[in-house]
Amino acid sequence: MSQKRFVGAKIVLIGSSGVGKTAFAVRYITKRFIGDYDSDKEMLYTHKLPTARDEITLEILDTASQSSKEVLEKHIRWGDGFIFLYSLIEKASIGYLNNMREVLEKIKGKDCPLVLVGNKSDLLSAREFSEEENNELDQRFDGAKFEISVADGSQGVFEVMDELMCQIKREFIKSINTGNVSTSDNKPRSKLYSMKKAFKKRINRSHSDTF
Ligand SMILES: Nc1nc2c(ncn2[C@@H]2O[C@H](COP(=O)(O)OP(=O)(O)OP(=O)(O)O)[C@@H](O)[C@H]2O)c(=O)[nH]1
Repeated sequence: MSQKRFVGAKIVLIGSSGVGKTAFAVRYITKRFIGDYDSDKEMLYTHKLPTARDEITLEILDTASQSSKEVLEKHIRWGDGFIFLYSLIEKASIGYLNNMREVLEKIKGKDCPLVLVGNKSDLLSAREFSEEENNELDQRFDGAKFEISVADGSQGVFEVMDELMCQIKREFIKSINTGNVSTSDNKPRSKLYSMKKAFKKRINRSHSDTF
């Protein structure tokens, strides 16, 4: 029997310009907050995460909000899990995510690993969301939701990533049970597995030839 192992995940950061996507990725990987980054540039980061047995590889895609719909859809198809980032001090940034949520659901379905993150909580005095609006947001995004400050420290960023990784692993286990593995399962199949598969195909073909 071929052994299926969780070897990594592809994570996509989505949000409008200036919400802190690059700051989030850089904080997670380096534990640092640098402050100013090249604006609206798409970047792919690779990060090795040690586990009890060995390590897993995370690929983190920092998308550019100016990308075309086709490019963003391609990124969504590529990803295993998604971080939807908005700024707590910019209402318009949640509107962008409402649109992206629809696209995500259309492509990946309702149960896709997703965490909603409100960033820049250190600027609370400039907060744009009322309590009522926050409740509305809770109802619209009924999954995991965090409010963090990437600038203030690494803790929030790690909590978000832990939550997302749990969801991705849950999906991976589900897909193993249903025989539909896709989550970065790039391990080569065993020879025996390939032979079994080819053999099965042959039987099916000769079976359909008969009728
Ligand atoms: N005060 C504060 N500023 C932050 C925080 N996170 C990011 N910023 C700042 O917000 C600005 C935009 O951050 P980026 O990480 O470049 O945002 P982005 O979403 O990657 O933006 P684009 O590349 O234009 O898509 C930068 O000046 C960051 O220093 C935060 O938690 N608090």
